[in-house]
Amino acid sequence: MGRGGGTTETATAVDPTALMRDFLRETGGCAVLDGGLATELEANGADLNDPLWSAKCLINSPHLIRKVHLDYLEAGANIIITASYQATIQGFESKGFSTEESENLLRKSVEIALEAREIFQQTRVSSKQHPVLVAASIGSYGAYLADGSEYSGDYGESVTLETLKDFHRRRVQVLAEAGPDILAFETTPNKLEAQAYAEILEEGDVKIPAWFSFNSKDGVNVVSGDSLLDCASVADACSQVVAVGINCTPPRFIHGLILSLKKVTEKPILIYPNSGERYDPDKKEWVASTGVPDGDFVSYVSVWRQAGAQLIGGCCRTTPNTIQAISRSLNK
Ligand SMILES: C[S+](C)CC[C@H](N)C(=O)O
Ligand SMILES: N[C@@H](CCS)C(=O)O
Ligand SMILES: [Zn+2]
Repeated sequence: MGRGGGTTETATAVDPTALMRDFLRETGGCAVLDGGLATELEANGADLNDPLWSAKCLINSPHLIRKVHLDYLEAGANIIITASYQATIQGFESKGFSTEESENLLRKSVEIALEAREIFQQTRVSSKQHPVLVAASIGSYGAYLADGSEYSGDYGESVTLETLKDFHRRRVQVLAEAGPDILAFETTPNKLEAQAYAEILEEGDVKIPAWFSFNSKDGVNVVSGDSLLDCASVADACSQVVAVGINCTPPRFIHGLILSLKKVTEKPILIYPNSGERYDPDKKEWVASTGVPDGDFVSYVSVWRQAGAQLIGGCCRTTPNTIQAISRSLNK
């Protein structure tokens, strides 16, 4: 797998927890995740005002995706998350791609991240060990809807557990087989979707581990209003899930949410908050006024670490500067 220090490949095949356990041992107990991918693509000139959002760059500008992955690796990230958050077979098909072409675009998201890791490891001058995992992003059904409903988690009554399983199953399979180390089910807005993910993993066709990460806008529940404790319990009960956490949530809520997670799981906790700004789904823009500057964001890091988070990074509107500051604050 070329993670740059791992000895765990054989163990991982039989024990899903081995990958995360050995990775965290190699990183000294705490690892650095990357920052916002889509928003950093925008900072590099990409126009994401499209139903595919960041997945549009898989079609038009894969070089930008590779650049942003490399920028995060240079900033100190131990985990890079692929550009597949809003990449779905259904979304690509509605743009006129065939099923085969759509599946190839999913694979491409993983290939770009693997390539970035390869470049980083070959050109790295420091001899200090720096393990790197590639996590394949799986955004929610709400992300595919492209109306910001991953921040409401309200899909209406016609969307059932089976709808969500049927929506995600093939996508998850294709991404898992493209060679990432782990699947990142992220910005998960409700319990039903977490159950769908767990049931897909339990069907047995997906051979790699996963993390489940939820988002909150009140610091107590996930965005739909479902109990975070219930959602995290679904993750905890699924043996393929090797870390549970919170992403794309304002930094000020994170400490309390870590304490809640610890009530229901002993699995490693990951947190990668956004900048604290609000997303306007109609304009596909961030409302800037309430944002937390990089410096303030990073001042929370030691508190999150002390509270028990073992994987710390950033989500939307965080940058390589944020990640470098997180990395320094964790003495990397
Ligand atoms: C995490 S949100 C900012 C992703 C974008 C959203 N699904 C949209 O398409 O507007
Ligand atoms: N991994 C995605 C998450 C969006 S909430 C990104 O950083 O663009
Ligand atoms: Zn985000």
